Amino acid sequence: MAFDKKRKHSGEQAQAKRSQSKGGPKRQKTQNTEKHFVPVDELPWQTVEVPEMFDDAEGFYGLEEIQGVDVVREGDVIKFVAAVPKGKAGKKKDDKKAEDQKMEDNEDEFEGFDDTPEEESTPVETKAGDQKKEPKTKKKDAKDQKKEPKEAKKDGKKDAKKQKKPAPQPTEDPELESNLFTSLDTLPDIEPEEDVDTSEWAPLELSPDLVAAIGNLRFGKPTPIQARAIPEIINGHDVIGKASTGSGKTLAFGIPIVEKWLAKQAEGKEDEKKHPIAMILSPTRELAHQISDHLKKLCDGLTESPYICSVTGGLAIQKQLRQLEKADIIIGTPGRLWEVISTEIAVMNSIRQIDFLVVDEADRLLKDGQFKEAEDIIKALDRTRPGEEAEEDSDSDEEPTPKHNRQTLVFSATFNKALQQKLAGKARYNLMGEAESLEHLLKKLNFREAKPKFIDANPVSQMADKLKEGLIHCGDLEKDLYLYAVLLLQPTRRALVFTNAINTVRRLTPFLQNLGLPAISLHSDMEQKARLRSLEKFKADPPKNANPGSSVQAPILVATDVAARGLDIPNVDLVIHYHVPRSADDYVHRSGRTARATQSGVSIMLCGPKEDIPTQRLITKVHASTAASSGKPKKDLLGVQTIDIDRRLVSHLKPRVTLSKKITETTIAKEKGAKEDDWLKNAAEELGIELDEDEFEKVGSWKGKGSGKKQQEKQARAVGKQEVQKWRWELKELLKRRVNTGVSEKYLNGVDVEGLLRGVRSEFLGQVEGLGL
Ligand SMILES: Nc1ncnc2c1ncn2[C@@H]1O[C@H](COP(=O)(O)OP(=O)(O)OP(=O)(O)O)[C@@H](O)[C@H]1O
Repeated sequence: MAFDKKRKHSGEQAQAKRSQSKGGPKRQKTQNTEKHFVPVDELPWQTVEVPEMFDDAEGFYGLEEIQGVDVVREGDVIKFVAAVPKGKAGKKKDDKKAEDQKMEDNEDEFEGFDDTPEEESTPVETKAGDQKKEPKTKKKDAKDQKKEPKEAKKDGKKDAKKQKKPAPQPTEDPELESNLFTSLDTLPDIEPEEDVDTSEWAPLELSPDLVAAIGNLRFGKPTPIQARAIPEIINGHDVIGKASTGSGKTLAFGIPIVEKWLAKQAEGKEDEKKHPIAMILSPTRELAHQISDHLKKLCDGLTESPYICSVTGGLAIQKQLRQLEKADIIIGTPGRLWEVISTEIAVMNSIRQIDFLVVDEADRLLKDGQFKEAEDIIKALDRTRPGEEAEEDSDSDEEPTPKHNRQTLVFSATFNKALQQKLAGKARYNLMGEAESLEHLLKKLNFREAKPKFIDANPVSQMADKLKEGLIHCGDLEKDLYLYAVLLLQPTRRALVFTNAINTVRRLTPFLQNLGLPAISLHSDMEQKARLRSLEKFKADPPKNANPGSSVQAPILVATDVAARGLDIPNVDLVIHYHVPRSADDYVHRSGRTARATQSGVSIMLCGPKEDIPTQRLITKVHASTAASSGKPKKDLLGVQTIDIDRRLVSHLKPRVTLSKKITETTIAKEKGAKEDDWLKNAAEELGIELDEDEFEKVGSWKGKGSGKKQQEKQARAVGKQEVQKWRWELKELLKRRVNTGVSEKYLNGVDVEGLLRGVRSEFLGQVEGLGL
């Protein structure tokens, strides 16, 4: 019986393995890795750590993992077989080594966030022939592993009954021993996962290896956009794909790219000079890393797999260049990609030979600051020789004559008027029809075909099928209160709160934290490392609560629209729009962070009186086509339910919210004040001026716009430390106290939140049956 607790490699590990087999830098030290019996205390347990990029995060709650250990029963004795170097001490001694190894393994995969050049490592090349051998063994092993669970299930059931508790062996961690080994016979039988039936992929005529890899992801059938886009791409067409959020667009272009790569490998062209097969442009760094991870996961199940690399800001340029040199699939943000490839002729020449150019989230990418760089990249791809300009002028109205052989694939959930205006380079109110906008897209992207295939998998609604939408009307100054109420009453729902401003994220996060909720920030003004760490924290499961009676609150991410596009975070159940989104498209993308793939989710907008009209417009626009197809009047807020809040209960929460707001605002004002003081002092120093206290007070004070806020901040700064401490104490006491709902007596925090939720959830939120709240 094979005991492999963590059955799959993480993307990074697998990628590291792959790149090694493909002649990447040598990362594994030669050791005696033959399998042999290993005493239980020498098993190579590894602490599960957050990836290297989050090195100052706190790890995954002390969890440990082990891989590649076979459990062998000899009579009544259980033995463990593993490839641990003979004579090595137990896990603790191995930890350091494992860490070193991990660092080496990760060396090529994630390479730090600063751009300072690092010492060059000496790559050790292996022959192409070697590359092929290794994966074959891997496949065989994988097959064997697949078979094993079935046999194990048959034999294991018999054995489990007979099996006696193995003689306890000394371990360094008694808890581990008692939990995992001494009680083997008390463990429930683990049913091996059934193989997924992939027959519904057959019409797409993918190679068996790729279908098996898709099966490993447990995707039984293609999503509608995959079913329609994949054959067109495989048949060599340019494709513009539109499908609702969370509907699998990444694999709609990812699968054909990998399929083509496999076909090229099969043709045996590995002797030819290597060049990448695809370049994927993404609007945000997080999305680029996510696409890369998604494709790596797909490729994990392949015999041979392409080298995938992401090129985004915040990573070391020199190392990215080295990665680009061996990349098969490149995923990047336009700014950094342009920065890297525009300076390296060799890399540029190699990228010119790509078979696929993918523009993901095209409507977002082709606007704002990114548009120019995306255009530069596309133009550079079409130059025939280094330094030679492309013949066609992309701004001219004449049809471009493509000189390339690549397919262009463009995907998004929304192709909106803003994109049309942008592509047209026209004034704001000079809108165009769909046909014209596609023509412009065609011109800019220099499609290979005169008419790329336009596939709209969801022509009626842009919203995910299982998304429920709600609306809460409240006063402008009551948003914090209602936000708290909704979050408090949905403690098990992983929630994403969207705001329109970075400052609101900065304020809401501590505001919710003061109220005991696990809020995390994400906005574009944060360092890249902190951004990734926030996402990682948000993705992590909530810690097991030591106190069984109390509620475990799922994490809450408070973010700007930097998190609105493309991010595929598992199990986000609730999206709250603290500010009404600026556009219908933003609403679609924000709401699309929940109800992804086969899951359901809820999106709730908090709407102040001033936002009423824009909100109605926005919803009408989003649901216009649904309204048209159902024959109902447009003015109905179709599909969006108004949530009637029981104001009696909300009023009970008010004192806590008021205190938390005061604490937060005072703290922020003090921090801001300290920074401003520093700035003023520095400026005065620079100018050689000496400011006395009175002058210091006067500087920066004015009577114009914003002076009221300034005054408030000034007052907040004047609040003493002791006063703030008093508020904190009062809040703590309030948080301990029960809240009478006015309907029946229930607890609202610490003591019995879940009981409360079972009892009054629908009363509290009024008529919201359709939302499942
Ligand atoms: N055939 C499939 N069956 C089931 N799940 C799938 C399938 N293909 C992809 N998925 C899963 O669906 C989720 C959403 O996929 P993806 O991120 O590609 O969506 P998307 O359409 O690009 O969304 P967005 O518009 O928000 O970017 C992912 O978790 C992915 O693993």
